[in-house]
Amino acid sequence: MIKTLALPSKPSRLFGPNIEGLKRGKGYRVKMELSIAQPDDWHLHLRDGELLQTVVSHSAKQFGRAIIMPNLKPPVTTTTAAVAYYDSILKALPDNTDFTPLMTLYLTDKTTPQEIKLARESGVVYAVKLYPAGATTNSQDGVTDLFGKCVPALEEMINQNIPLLVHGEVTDPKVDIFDRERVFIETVLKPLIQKFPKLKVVMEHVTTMDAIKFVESCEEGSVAATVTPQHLLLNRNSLFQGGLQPHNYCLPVLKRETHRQAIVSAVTSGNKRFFLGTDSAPHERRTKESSCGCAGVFNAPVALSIYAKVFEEAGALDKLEAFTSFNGPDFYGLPRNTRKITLKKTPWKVPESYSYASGSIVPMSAGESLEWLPTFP
Ligand SMILES: NC(=O)N[C@@H](CC(=O)O)C(=O)O
Ligand SMILES: [Zn+2]
Ligand SMILES: [Zn+2]
Repeated sequence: MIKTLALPSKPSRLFGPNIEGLKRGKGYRVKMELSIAQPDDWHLHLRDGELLQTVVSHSAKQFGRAIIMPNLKPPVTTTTAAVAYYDSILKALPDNTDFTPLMTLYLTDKTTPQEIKLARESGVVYAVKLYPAGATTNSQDGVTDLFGKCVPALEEMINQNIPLLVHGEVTDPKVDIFDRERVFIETVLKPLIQKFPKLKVVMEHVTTMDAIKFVESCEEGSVAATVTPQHLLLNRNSLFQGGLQPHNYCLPVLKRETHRQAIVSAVTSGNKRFFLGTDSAPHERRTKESSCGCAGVFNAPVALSIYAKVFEEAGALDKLEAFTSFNGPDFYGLPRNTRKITLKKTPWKVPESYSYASGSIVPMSAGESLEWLPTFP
């Protein structure tokens, strides 16, 4: 719901003459507020140890639930490991936070149908993640034989109605890095869906018009996609603007402007196949600002402000809530959140970095001014 409060133009004591977030209209100053059902994050990296402790509150205070990625070192390949990780996330939460981590298993060539059954029985595992081996951060132990060794696990996922979440890029070094998503769709995803039409699939962090077209062509409720703030806001120029920009480097890598526009059109059209997945992926500053920098953008503190900005610029604020708060739970067959949050059109400055005992992390849009500040009842 968009609330536009029309206030008398005369400066009042209550709001003051230069109150942030007021727009001056014809004799009125207009304050914009957006009240939406609490969003969930359907693709999140929380890491472990000190990093988990540092980042978890940023997500936990804004989102009701989040799908937690399993690409730890070592990866979360068993239900036992997923339950232990779930417990450590709950322990790291600040007091009085109502946040539910939805755990995932890291698919390998060795994942057994029995492990999939255990995952379902655990009540804490909601999905299985496919990383093609070598495609992205901590994917070394990922899948090398999807259509062979993984078949029994995939069949059991269909039986148990557990979705497969996909990092959709081929790893063949001969394929240009900007084409890896498109080639993955042709050579892996299309055959996968043909072979297993009953498998629920989420194509994570889509970055190309090819991915948009593909997801739109699939059956609603069967194939969906998550979309990150960076792939909605930035194109590949942002990697090189005034010099190399390591904090905008993630995988799949940012694409050209025409792809960004296709993603914006898709999510702002109200299509239920697309939903919020930040892919917030913190890396210690030194490992990003390095001669061989890690892939991943830490966007948890700014994600909601950026999604709202993109929808506002597309004239589609009325479609924001479905994207942030309805389409995800509807796809996963989970109830929508009943709590509300408010986004206020108030300028706020993104911190330059977040420090912890042994390092710091630089967020997306560090040092910039954003609007649509999330506030909580
Ligand atoms: N997106 C990224 O660039 N990095 C993610 C992994 C992933 O989601 O592919 C990470 O874990 O750092
Ligand atoms: Zn990925
Ligand atoms: Zn990710």
